[in-house]
Amino acid sequence: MTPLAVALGDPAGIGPEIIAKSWQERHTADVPPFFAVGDEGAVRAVWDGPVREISDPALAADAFHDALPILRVGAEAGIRPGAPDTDGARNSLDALEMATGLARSGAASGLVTGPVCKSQLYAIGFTHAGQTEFVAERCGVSGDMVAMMLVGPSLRTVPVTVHLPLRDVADALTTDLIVARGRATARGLTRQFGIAAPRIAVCGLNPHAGEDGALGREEAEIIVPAIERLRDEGIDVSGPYPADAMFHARARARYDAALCMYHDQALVPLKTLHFDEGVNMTLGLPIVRTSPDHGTAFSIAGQDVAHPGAMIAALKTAAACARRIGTA
Ligand SMILES: NC(=O)C1=CN([C@@H]2O[C@H](COP(=O)(O)OP(=O)(O)OC[C@H]3O[C@@H](n4cnc5c(N)ncnc54)[C@H](O)[C@@H]3O)[C@@H](O)[C@H]2O)C=CC1
Ligand SMILES: NCC(=O)COP(=O)(O)O
Repeated sequence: MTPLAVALGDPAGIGPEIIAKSWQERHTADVPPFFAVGDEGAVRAVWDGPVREISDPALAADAFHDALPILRVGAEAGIRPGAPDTDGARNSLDALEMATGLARSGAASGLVTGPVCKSQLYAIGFTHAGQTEFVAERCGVSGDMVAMMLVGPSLRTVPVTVHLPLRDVADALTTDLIVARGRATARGLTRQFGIAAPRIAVCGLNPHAGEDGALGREEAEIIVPAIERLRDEGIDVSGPYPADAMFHARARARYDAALCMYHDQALVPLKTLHFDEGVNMTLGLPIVRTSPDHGTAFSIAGQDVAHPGAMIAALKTAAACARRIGTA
């Protein structure tokens, strides 16, 4: 298959290490071919395995057999694992831009992104909430039309609102936004996962899904109308359910994805069940984009203790989806 492009993420985080470890496990974990995009120095600072700089993505497939191929983007002097700075944030953004372009052009079969530091990106003027919205814009898709899906072996969740303060969540929830995320979720489950008639279960926002209005009106006024509209479009949607009873094993067996109202409602169950194999993927794009579910983990960077499982799962999920949608 055409290799995947993997943006290194923040050079001071654990991205370079887990990407190198994923290459190391390419045979034992059946990792698909990929090349890294970013600063070679960030990998060399934490790993003494073979690295090969490539000048063209077309050289990646051959190079992958005996070395970690890297398409160099920028060069940061004196990378210190665990010590992020704005130069590193710029480098992570340049690598993301390059890797996104390669996936869009077809030079890579899909995009996998290493973890970035959002506060450092905001400090250099990054105006998107995260990589999801940045990649969507580069693909010409509005941020509201894509969905962030967290994927693990026994659970998929989609947050309707994502990176905003909890106190702003209720105001940001609209019927239109829930419908847009629900549509992107249903289409993504069919297109990228091959589920012909996906079942979507919708969480309430409030305790006990509002207790008939006594504990909040968002269910009746915003969420139920969204469910009705999605049903009218022929999508198999149920709920709203009390979120506290949505994630035990019997409940999980009843749906293909849970549509959650805010970030932690979606990410806490996923990371609790599947931290070392959790994948964050963006649905609704013309390209495949995945990422490990975790962040930069600066406090352990450079110590050779970072677990590569979620990055390996992100690579394998991206390859499987690329085969399904025909970009492989
Ligand atoms: N996809 C992305 O680019 C993401 C980026 N972030 C960014 O990462 C930064 C740190 O965020 P946190 O909330 O602290 O989350 P984090 O995931 O970086 O760390 C949370 C805890 O998990 C541990 N951990 C994370 N990944 C690990 C791995 N592969 N192996 C072993 N232990 C691991 C860390 O050491 C820490 O104890 C923030 O700037 C945030 O914006 C956070 C989540 C996703
Ligand atoms: N908590 C998930 C996360 O931060 C991932 O965001 P993104 O950068 O992939 O949009």
